[in-house]
Amino acid sequence: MNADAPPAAPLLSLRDLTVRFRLRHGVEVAAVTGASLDLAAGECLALVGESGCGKSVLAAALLGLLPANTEVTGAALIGGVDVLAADERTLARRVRGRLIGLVPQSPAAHLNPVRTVRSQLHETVRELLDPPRDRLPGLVRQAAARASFPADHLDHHPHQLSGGLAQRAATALALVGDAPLLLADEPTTGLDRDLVDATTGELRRHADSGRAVLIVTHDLTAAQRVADRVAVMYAGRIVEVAPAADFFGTPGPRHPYAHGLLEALPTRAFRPIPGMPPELSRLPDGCAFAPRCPHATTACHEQPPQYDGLACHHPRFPLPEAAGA
Ligand SMILES: Nc1ncnc2c1ncn2[C@@H]1O[C@H](COP(=O)(O)OP(=O)(O)OP(=O)(O)O)[C@@H](O)[C@H]1O
Ligand code: NI
Repeated sequence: MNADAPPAAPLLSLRDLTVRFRLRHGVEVAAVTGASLDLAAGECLALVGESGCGKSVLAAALLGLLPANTEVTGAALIGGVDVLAADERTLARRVRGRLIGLVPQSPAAHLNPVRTVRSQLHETVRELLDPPRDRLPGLVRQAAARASFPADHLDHHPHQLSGGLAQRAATALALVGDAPLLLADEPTTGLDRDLVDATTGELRRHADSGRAVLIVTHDLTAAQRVADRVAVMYAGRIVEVAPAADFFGTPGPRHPYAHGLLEALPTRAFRPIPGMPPELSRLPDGCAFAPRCPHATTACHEQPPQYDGLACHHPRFPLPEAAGA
């Protein structure tokens, strides 16, 4: 079924998500700070940024999968439920798999090591779809096929699968509930080109059928192929949100960090951004990118305001007309 006209109200509305890990000796890790995003039905948004910038933590927060020493504030509305405020029972019964499907970053860690793929799919199909008994085997085969998981490997255990097959098994499990929001955390990491194409194709189809897909990745090439919009994260903050066509094409990114990320690609200037991201337990007061930014001024000693999908004191150019908000 195709939903050509996405509803006006966003499918996911994330407001001011802040995540703090409290460690021993008073150390606090500022993993995510003030992240806001809207995601419409039919839309695929890629959340990109260097390793450790908070992408997976943002995704895990939506599913209530963070450890107990974590402080999470903000709101994330999906299907009328604020998933950040939901208790464990609500998360288990209404959110995970039903409102939000997850393709995890490390499928091997999420699959049950002592059970075959068939038995795990069987359980998930029964739990989420509750079909008549005689339809179960067919639905399990169908679920596997949707993620290009080969039927002749259904009776294998996770340790007998290659990384790529484990990824497809995890994707198959994530797709079963046809959740309105699918989170895919590094779904293309470690896959060869054909599988990258198959996986991004499946995610795109999922969005095109009227659902929303949030893909977390540092693979900008995969992001370009699949995403309608791009959100760039740096040191726990979303610093730019832009339509993918503007971002990867003309006029390009507006934030100097986002520009640097693209310029670092082998297919572009192949020039890495000098320096390292800051430690999230010792963030500066002002713009966290300033120490690496060629355009930084004294204004950058303060946090830049969030405006027009951008957080920067000196964007590379003003917002192009008619760019999506
Ligand atoms: N349970 C935890 N306790 C303390 N710190 C954590 C915990 N989980 C994640 N972090 C820290 O939070 C920060 C963000 O981690 P996250 O996994 O979200 O990064 P990422 O952007 O997904 O990176 P990658 O691309 O490598 O997956 C990192 O500094 C990480 O060390
Ligand atoms: Ni991650």
